[in-house]
Amino acid sequence: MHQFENETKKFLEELKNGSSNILVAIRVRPLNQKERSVSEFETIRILDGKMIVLMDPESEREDDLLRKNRLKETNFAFDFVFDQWTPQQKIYENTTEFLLEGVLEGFNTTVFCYGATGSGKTFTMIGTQQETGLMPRALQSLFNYSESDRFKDTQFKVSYVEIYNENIRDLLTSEDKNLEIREDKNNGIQISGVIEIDVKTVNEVLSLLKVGNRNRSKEATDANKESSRSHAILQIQVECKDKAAGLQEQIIQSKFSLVDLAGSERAANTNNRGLRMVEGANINKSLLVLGNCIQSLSEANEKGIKNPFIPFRNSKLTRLLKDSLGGNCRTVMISNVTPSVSSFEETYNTLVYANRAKNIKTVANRNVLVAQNHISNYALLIQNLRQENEELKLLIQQQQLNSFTPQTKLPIINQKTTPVPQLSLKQQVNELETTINQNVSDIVEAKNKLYDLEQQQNHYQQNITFLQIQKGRTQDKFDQMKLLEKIDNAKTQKAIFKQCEDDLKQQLLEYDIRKVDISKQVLQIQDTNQKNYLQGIIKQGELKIENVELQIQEKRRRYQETIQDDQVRQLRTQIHQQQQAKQIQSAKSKSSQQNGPKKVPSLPGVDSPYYSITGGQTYAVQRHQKQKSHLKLPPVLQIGQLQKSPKTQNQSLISNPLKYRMAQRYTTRFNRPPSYRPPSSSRKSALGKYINRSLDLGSGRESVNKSSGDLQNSVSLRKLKKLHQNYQNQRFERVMSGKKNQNSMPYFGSKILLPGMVHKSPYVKNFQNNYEPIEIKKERLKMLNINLKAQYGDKFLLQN
Ligand SMILES: Nc1ncnc2c1ncn2[C@@H]1O[C@H](COP(=O)(O)OP(=O)(O)OP(=O)(O)O)[C@@H](O)[C@H]1O
Repeated sequence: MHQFENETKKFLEELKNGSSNILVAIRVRPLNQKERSVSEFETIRILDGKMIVLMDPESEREDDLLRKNRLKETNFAFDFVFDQWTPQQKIYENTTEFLLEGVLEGFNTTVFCYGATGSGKTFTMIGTQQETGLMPRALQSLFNYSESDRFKDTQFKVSYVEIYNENIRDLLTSEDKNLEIREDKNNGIQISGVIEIDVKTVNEVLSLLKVGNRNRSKEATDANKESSRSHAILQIQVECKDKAAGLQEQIIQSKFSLVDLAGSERAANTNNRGLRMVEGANINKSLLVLGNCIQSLSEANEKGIKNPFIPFRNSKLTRLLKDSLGGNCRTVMISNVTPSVSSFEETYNTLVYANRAKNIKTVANRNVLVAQNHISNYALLIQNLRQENEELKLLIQQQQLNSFTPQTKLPIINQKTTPVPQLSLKQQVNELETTINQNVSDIVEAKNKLYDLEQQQNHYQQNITFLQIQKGRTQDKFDQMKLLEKIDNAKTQKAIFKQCEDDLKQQLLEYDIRKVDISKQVLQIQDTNQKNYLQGIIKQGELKIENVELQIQEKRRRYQETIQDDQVRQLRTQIHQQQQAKQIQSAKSKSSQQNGPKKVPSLPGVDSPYYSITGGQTYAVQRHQKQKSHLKLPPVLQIGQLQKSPKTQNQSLISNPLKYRMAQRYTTRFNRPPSYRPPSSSRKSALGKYINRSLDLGSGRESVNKSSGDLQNSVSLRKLKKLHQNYQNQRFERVMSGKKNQNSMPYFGSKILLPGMVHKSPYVKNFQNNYEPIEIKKERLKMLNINLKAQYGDKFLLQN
């Protein structure tokens, strides 16, 4: 715990210094009345205020292909995880308060809430009358700070806008006008035409917040009674003169943004139709782009890619948040989740996004303008002016002197031979050279990006095809709906990349036009040497572009090859599987056509029970007795054998009890049939060591101490397994091919199903051995016993 606190402190210090990743906090909201009435348990557990454990409520569903490989529990770690009972004040202190001083020191700061609809974003950002959220608390503190001597004369300008259906609307006016975004090198992202109101007191800004919230687009949906249908962005532009900076006066400018996003929602969950659905689609689209930006930024940070392509321009929201995510800004992301079972999917997605956002790094710099008009600089300024004044006076005097000399004396020829035109040619050539090179590198970059975009689209197309196949296979309506949703998402993603591709193609056209312009300008140059030089550079550029195109073609070809290879591999396995299935089918039909008892392969692991014949008496007969090396008992004489053998032979068999044993009545543990295996602790291996487990090879036994890893016999475990497998396969084939086994008796593992009996195992339901009925057999036994009695007395009587 102590270690955690230290780590957190260190992280917050780094964040304050502007060199750290985004702070990501999770807030879990309590279950509401409706959820409490249906939810059996909460899907979230929080450990140490840092770890969150998400439990899949449906991980047990075996029929669900999508969940087949999913873990029951997923763990995530974040900078802070706030539980259901965390008060607003604590959330404010841990996520926002410590950054406010930094805002007045010139650091751009953004706090935004992310999460599914109804997960508590607005509650966190705006709050209620009793429990005010981050926005009013932060504004209050900001004004309190500004009252200190250091930040006196701070000016605040407030703007409050919403992005609704991809349009930016001003919330501080009732006028319904769409605003545009402008990107400025010095001031970063700006909304042109937005109303910025100078505020002097906290009450003023709070009342503006109220006005804005009233104007905000809200509607009731199934998921939330008061669902925000737009992304709301409250921005405070701070300009302050820092008195602590000594003689040089510093003007500090910064932006403090508080963003309440609209909730991501599943059409299936909200039952939205018509306008609500269009809103939902737009909300989801911008959040999807936000997710893509987060993913790209996080990947770029992980892989150390410089100047990565981030699709900020694909939505208004991401354009506005560009600085907050990838630029000069300290950023806090609060992800809101609900622990209800019905929102499991949304909670999972939110946590995955939040987890990715942890990797994003921003570099926040102080935005300080040094004002050079302080009193200490006036002396220098005046001195410079004086010097300039003196120089000017001197110049005027000289001109007055010159005015007495005739103008014609001026060397006209000098004017003509001035190197100005030559210099301008050189400048022109230099300029053209830079433009040509710039254009070439722009084209190369665009071509590479185009290829990347094409790949992304291919990737999503493959995804779509895979999901469509899955959808075709599943019968479950719920699963189908989920798959459909995934397909839609993949299609939207693909469409976004397509849009980017089109934009880039348009830009490429512009580069081509520029190329033609440059060539024209080069042709107009009089100096042949310079012209040739520039034309050489153009040629070089064209070769470079050609080279890149060839590389891309090669990449494309290799990609196609891998796809084709994959397809061929898939086809091959499919054909192989079909052939195998056919073989099995034909073998089965062959064996079912045979007369006599149905042959069933031995089922490893199915421990067939003993079978009761009549009167509760139980028999068991052991097969392949001779081969069981470690059981030194003589083999059991089969009843079938007795019946088939002529009488004399039977007598000789029976007369040698050491060679053959008869099936015995199973009463105590001393006269159990040989199939009985003593407990492993008392069993010895061939090497005389006690063993824990043994591997039954069917023919003889090889024992391996699995738990200690010791090989008890001199055969390796792998070899034993292989032998066992081969043996099983042989048995299976023998049965399938209809070859009769030794006794023509169906067998299950090591036991034989006696005639007339039904197998009890669920694996071989309703299987009946239709051999001679037991009553007839009993009669024969009776007769046999009469004969035996006549010859040997009671000594070798057969029991039934
Ligand atoms: N931490 C919390 N404690 C108590 N109630 C909460 C909490 N979080 C959310 N709620 C309640 O849950 C409901 C939905 O919350 P809220 O409107 O903030 O969700 P939202 O994420 O903003 O949804 P949307 O995206 O649809 O606007 C509200 O009635 C709110 O009061």
